[in-house]
Order: sequence, then C-alpha cells, then structure tokens
Amino acid sequence: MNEGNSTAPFGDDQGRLLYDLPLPVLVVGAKQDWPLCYANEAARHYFDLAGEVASMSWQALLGNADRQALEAALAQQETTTASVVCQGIDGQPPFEALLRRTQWQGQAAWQLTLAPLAQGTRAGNEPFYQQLFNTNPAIKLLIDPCDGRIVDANASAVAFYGYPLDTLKQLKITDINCMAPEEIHAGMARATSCQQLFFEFRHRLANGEIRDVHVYSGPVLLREREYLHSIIVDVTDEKRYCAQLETYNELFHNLPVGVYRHTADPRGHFSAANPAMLRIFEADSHRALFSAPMSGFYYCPKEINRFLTDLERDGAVLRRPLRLRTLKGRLIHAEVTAYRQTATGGDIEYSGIVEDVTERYAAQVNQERLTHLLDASPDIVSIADADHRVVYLNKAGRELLGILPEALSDALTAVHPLWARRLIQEKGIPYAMEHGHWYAETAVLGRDGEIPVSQLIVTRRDENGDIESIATIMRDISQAKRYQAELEYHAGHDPLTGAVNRNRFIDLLVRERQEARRNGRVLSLVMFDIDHFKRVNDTFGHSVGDMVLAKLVHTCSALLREVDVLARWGGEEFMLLLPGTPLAGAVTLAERLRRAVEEEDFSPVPGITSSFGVAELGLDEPESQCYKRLDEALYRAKADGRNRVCLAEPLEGAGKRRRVQ
Ligand SMILES: Nc1nc2c(ncn2[C@@H]2O[C@H](COP(=O)(O)OP(=O)(O)OP(=O)(O)O)[C@@H](O)[C@H]2O)c(=O)[nH]1
Repeated sequence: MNEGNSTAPFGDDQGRLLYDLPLPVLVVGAKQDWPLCYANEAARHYFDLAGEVASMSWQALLGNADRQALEAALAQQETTTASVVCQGIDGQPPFEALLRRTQWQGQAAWQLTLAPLAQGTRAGNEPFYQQLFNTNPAIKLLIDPCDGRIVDANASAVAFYGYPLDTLKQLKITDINCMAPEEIHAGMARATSCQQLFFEFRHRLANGEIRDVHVYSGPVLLREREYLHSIIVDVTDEKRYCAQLETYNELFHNLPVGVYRHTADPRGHFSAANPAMLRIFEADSHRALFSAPMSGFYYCPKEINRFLTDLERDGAVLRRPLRLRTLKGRLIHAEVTAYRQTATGGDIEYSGIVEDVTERYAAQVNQERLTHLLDASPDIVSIADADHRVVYLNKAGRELLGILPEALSDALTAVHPLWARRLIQEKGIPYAMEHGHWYAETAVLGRDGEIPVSQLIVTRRDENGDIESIATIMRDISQAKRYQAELEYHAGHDPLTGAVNRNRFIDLLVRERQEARRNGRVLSLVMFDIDHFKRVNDTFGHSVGDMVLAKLVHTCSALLREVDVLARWGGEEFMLLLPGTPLAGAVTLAERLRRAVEEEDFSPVPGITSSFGVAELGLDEPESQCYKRLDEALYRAKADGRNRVCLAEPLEGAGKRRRVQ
C-alpha cells in the first residue's frame, strides 16, 4: 500500500469500499497543513486529478471560502465528525463535505466525503449523473420522494437486494428499509431539501436478510421531475469487523495474562504489551516497559538462551516455566508461550503470552514440601474429598494398604477392625463433620492382630461452609501403650514380690468399698507378716530374706481368687483385700494361707511361718480404724505364739479377744 496510490488505503475491504464509492473522498493527515494522502476515483474525476496525489496541496483545489470553512472544521481538536457546506469549484455543483476522523497508515487522519448538493438543479448535469448511475459499481436507487416508490435501480442494486429489476421497481423504499415509514418519509424530506444527505439504515433483502447500510441521498432533477438519488453502501461486514475488533481490543486489554511482542535480539525491547504486562513486570507505564532492555527481565540468562535457541529451532515454545525479573528487580515465576514471526520490515519478532505463576509456584512448592514431610512421617495420613473419595494417602498409608483405595469406606474396611470401623463411621465422622475434628483411640489390623492407634479426623469446609475434605491422621501407639502399662504396673506394684503396693491397695480399697456399698456386698481384710523374719535376714543374709518374701507372695497368690488383692503393706507385712467375702470366709482363707506358708519349702530357710489378723470392714467404718483393728489382731497372733490367725475385735465390742486356730 503505497502513499498516494488511489487503491485500498485502509486495508482491503475498506479500501475497496472507498475506491468504489461514487462520491469524491479525500484523506488528509490530521496535522499541520493537512497533507493530502489519498483521493478515490470519484474525487479524481471531480477535481480532475491525475497521477500521484501525495505531493498535491488539496487546499489549492478549492475556492477561498470553501478552504477556510473546511480548515476551520479540521482544526477542531475535539471533533470526530463534522459536516461543512461548500460552494464547489468552478463548473461543479456545490457539495457538503462530511468529515470523519480516521487512521492513515497508523497516523491520525481525516476522511472527507464530498456529497454533491442539488445535483439536478444545474443544466448539463444529467449525462454525468446517468453515467455514474449506470456505470459506477456502487448500489444505487432512484426514489420518488413523494411516495417513496423505487423508480429505478442499477445492476448493483438488483444484485444486492436480490429482486429482479421489475419487482424492485414495484416496491417502495419503506418495503426494504426496516425503519418506521413515518421516519423514512421524514428522512426523505430532509434529503430532498438537502438538510441531510447521509443516513445509516438497515435494509431488508429479498431473502429476508437484514444488512446495515450507509446511504448518501440527495435530490436530482431528471426529465424535469425531482427524484432522490440514493447511493447505498453495504457496511454490514465492516460493522461486524469493527465490533469484532472492539471485542478483541477489549479482550487484549482485560486479559489477566500478559500479551507481548518484542524483537528477536536479546538486547531488544518490548514493542507491544497489554495492561497485564505492566502489572506483571511492575512497570508504571508502557514507556517504562518498552525502554527497558530485554536482558533486564532475564533472571537466569542460561535458561533464556535455551528458550531462545528452542524458539529459533521450533518456531514456537509452549508454556515453558521461566524465572523472570520485574522492573523493580523482584523474581517472578512465569509460564511463557512464544511464537517467532517475521515482521513487515523483515525483522524477526517474538510475540506470545506471559502468565505470572509466582503464587501458584509457591503453593506448589509448599505442597511438595508438605507431601515430602507427610511421606517421611510414620503416621498414616489420608485425605478424602466431600464425596468420600480418597484423594491422598501418604507413604505410610500406601505401605499399609498397598494401593490408594477409591473411597473412604473401602479404606475403613481394609484398615480397621469392625469395632473401630463402626466407631469411626457412627461417631467419629459425624462428630468431626459437626465440630471440625474428632480424636479417639482406635485400632488398625496388623499382621499379628490389632494395632492400637490414636486417630484424629479433621474436616475442612470451603468458603460456602460446605465440607471440602476429611483428613485422617493415625499414629501407632502400641509402644506408648506398652510403656504406659509398664508405668502403671510399676506405680502400683512392689518390684521385689510383684504384689500390689500400699498406695495402689488403698486406691483399690476405696473403689471396692464404693462397689460393695452399691451392691450391698461385704468386704474383709487380712493383715499378715512372716514370723521372726529378722532372724532369717540375720542368719541367711538379706538376699535370702528377699527370696523368702517373693516366694511367700507367690505361694499365697496361687490360693487367691482373681478379685482378691494381695499387697505388700511394708517390710515383711502384707495385706489382703477380699471383696464379697464375709468374716468367716476370710478366716478360712487366712487359715489356708497360714498352712500353705508353713508347708512351703523356703530352702535354705527352714520353718517359715506367718501370723494373721482378720477383720470384716464395717459398712461405714473408716479404713484407718479397720487397719487398727487388724494391727491389734496381728499383734495378738504374735503375742499368742505366732503362726496363727486372730480375729479382729468386732466393731461393737472393741477390746474383746477371739482366737481362731
Ligand atoms: N530381706 C528383706 N528383709 C526385710 C525387707 N523388709 C523388711 N525386712 C526385714 O524384716 C525384719 C522385720 O523384723 P521385725 O519387725 O523385728 O519382725 P520379725 O523379726 O519378723 O519378728 P515378728 O514379726 O515379731 O515375728 C527386719 O529385720 C527388716 O530388716 C526386705 O525387703 N527384705
């Protein structure tokens, strides 16, 4: 498209349109002196121009008055359209210049369309009109302004409207114009009186299709009658094209991803960028972005060189992660798509899109870190979505289950014993759904049976408050359970004999008394110790004494019921708690124990015996009082010669002695 060439100045479609327009059209630059850029065929005919127009001064073509009026209108900075009535040049009819701002080869320009006024009023104009009407390819209708009848139509009109000429000539303009008839008549009146010559209408074709048209309409005098001569320009495609351009433009400006173009040279510059590019690269203006050398945006030149090499080899690179630097020096993670193309001047250019994925990248890195951590954990971690589909299972979980189960219920069935599954399904999940989390000790099925686990179920809700995920963390607590049991045992047992210690005995007694009260059961206590134990130590040494103590507990324990409790009360003194046992039963048991000890072989110690005090605990009797009664009974057993069982004084008659052998 060369400057001054009379064809296609604005791109093919629009250029063709202007070229074909039977009205003179000039394009002048919107700057000082308004240099002439273009004249269409009709303008060349009107002004009698030949050859290149670029060097011509268009003002010289006009008379003084017209030139001043036009220059005044063109000088209006704010105006986008204007209309100036001109006298016309020598021998030509007057015209109305319709001014419209436009672009000429990327520069601001004015389009001047000259619509002849009252063409028919001058004698000798008819042949020119007839020539234009029949030979010019533009669509033309001749209309009777009185009733809107279509009097004549040229071949282009017949082709455009799709009616045979005869049919077209039987129609009125109101039959093809979509506007209300009264408005059409008002328009025709304005055109007839030359008040308005340019119209935008919508015309209906024979096939029913509606087209957008620009209509230049003015009066002509033919065969001594006044008609309206209308030149119809179909602008439907242009309008659509403009609307599409508008959409693209809007898209370009509002896209959240950066769209760019830059030169191939790494030291080059951005030459086009949408607003998102400014945001991504923290540029205050397009100027700031365009003036920065490309290399300033590269965080890792090696990475960029590889990118450019691949681009040169393949012509395009799709969605490659790149580390880039903003104008403020901040590192960003971007995904870049680039295409290589040859610009108009033959230079290589790159264009494409940049997506700032810094936040997504950080989230991904975080997720990878967490996954790494969770995989390193011996705890079993699983996450299910709102539909109970398992979406994550850490390494410990995968090792336990082998594969990722599809649903939470599958995972529960595969992992938990029935009781735990029920507990989780019936209590755990509903509770966590309501309160956000649930914690309990459950179990998983191990190779050698159940493994106790602590189980935490955590639910997460989305911004609408709907359940988004259900996460479960299970920790094997079998070791802890073992330690706990050991600790509990040691806290409540005597390490030498394995008997319950005094503290635990007191606790058990309190619990047993409550139970006895509830059930109306009796409860007896027996206090006993080894006779002359000091001698054992003195004669055989302390370790033999220890052996005797342990063996005695072993011997006695074998004769007790499960519910009976044997405690080492202190030194070589023991206490028995006998739930549900009345005094007589306790005495019988004490006697059995006494005999068993007497008969036991405590080698190397001969003749070990023991003495017993027995009491039934009164319903409301304080324990201390009962201990005292037992102590007295044991004292009596010792005093009476040892190796015997003595009954404690009954509660009512404390002080009396009773001896049972
Ligand atoms: N070997 C050993 N001896 C203990 C232990 N606890 C206490 N004794 C000893 O048990 C003996 C208790 O002696 P005493 O209270 O005089 O009673 P006893 O010699 O059995 O005399 P009677 O009870 O009157 O028959 C003391 O010598 C303590 O040192 C222990 O754990 N191991």
